[in-house]
Amino acid sequence: MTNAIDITHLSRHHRDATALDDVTVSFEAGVIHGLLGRNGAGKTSLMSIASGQDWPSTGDVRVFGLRPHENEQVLPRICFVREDQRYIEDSFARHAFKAAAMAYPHWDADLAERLAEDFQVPARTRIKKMSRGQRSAVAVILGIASRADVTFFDEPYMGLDAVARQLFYDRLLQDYTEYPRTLILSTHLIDELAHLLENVVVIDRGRILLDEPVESLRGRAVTLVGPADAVLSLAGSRRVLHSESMGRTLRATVLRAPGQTEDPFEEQRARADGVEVLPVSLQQLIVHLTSAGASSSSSSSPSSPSPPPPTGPGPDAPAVTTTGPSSEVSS
Ligand SMILES: Nc1ncnc2c1ncn2[C@@H]1O[C@H](COP(=O)(O)OP(=O)(O)OP(=O)(O)O)[C@@H](O)[C@H]1O
Repeated sequence: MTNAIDITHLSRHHRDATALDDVTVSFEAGVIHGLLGRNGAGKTSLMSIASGQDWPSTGDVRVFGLRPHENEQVLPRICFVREDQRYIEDSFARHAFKAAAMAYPHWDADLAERLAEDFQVPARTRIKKMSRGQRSAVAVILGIASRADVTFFDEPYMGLDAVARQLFYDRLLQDYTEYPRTLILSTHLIDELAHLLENVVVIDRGRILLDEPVESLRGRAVTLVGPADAVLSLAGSRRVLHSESMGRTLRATVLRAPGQTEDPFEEQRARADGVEVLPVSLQQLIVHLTSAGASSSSSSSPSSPSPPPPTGPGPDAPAVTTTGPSSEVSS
């Protein structure tokens, strides 16, 4: 396993905020990573520093073993596109593409042209006069056609409509399959992107909350729905990330600790106890994990997720929501 990026004890302090707080994380080369987290979590700060566009307050960043800042050996291998991408004043898309051709050694001009047609980027409109979606299209084309060894997409696709976003996901995956490289994407539309991601790094208030292959993470989480006692018994020693009770029914999203073995008879036991075992989408999981992080004191263990008492309110009673523990970092 080769890492494209190694970040060690990285902090970034501003006068009024700590954007990154002692972050140590690596991004494996040749993998599509999702960098996920709530607003203000530190995603842009991390990408800006790893791409050499901002300086850390303390700590170290290496891209292919080299410090990226003002480093001509490594900067041409890094592309960082963001929603508020800056362009040369009064430029057209073709000027942005020409500049990219000079900056990125693997730039594919034909691909950029084809993508511009696919995304219907207007050739005769200055970028600053384009609609938000058209500007987003220019940014994602730069990100794909640069074919940089490490490409950061800091939500440039947020301006795209649903059809154009789908086109972006398809074209990116197609090109990545042909030209494997390291992609790091941040997004709040997690379920839309989930099928692309191989690894997720979750950042919360400047700290790494989780770093794990998507498949492993998905395999650790389930939602159990059924009679409260049976759900709690089935949850066993797993962490309850989130639970809601509706009358006597408890719905609990639970997470096995990394390395904790799966119960091969869970489905059978659940069926016998009248409990449904449902998959958890990546988005639900990240929402539960990061909203758990937001509630400082409410920590639920499987034995205390506020289930209704056996003589609890009727089926029309409002849902009770509890949130689980605050951090989950796996190796
Ligand atoms: N130049 C700056 N000056 C002061 N504070 C900053 C600066 N840049 C970032 N911050 C603060 O650092 C924290 C992390 O910001 P960052 O932009 O990295 O978050 P993010 O995860 O990208 O958020 P979003 O999803 O909303 O884009 C925020 O509290 C932000 O206000």
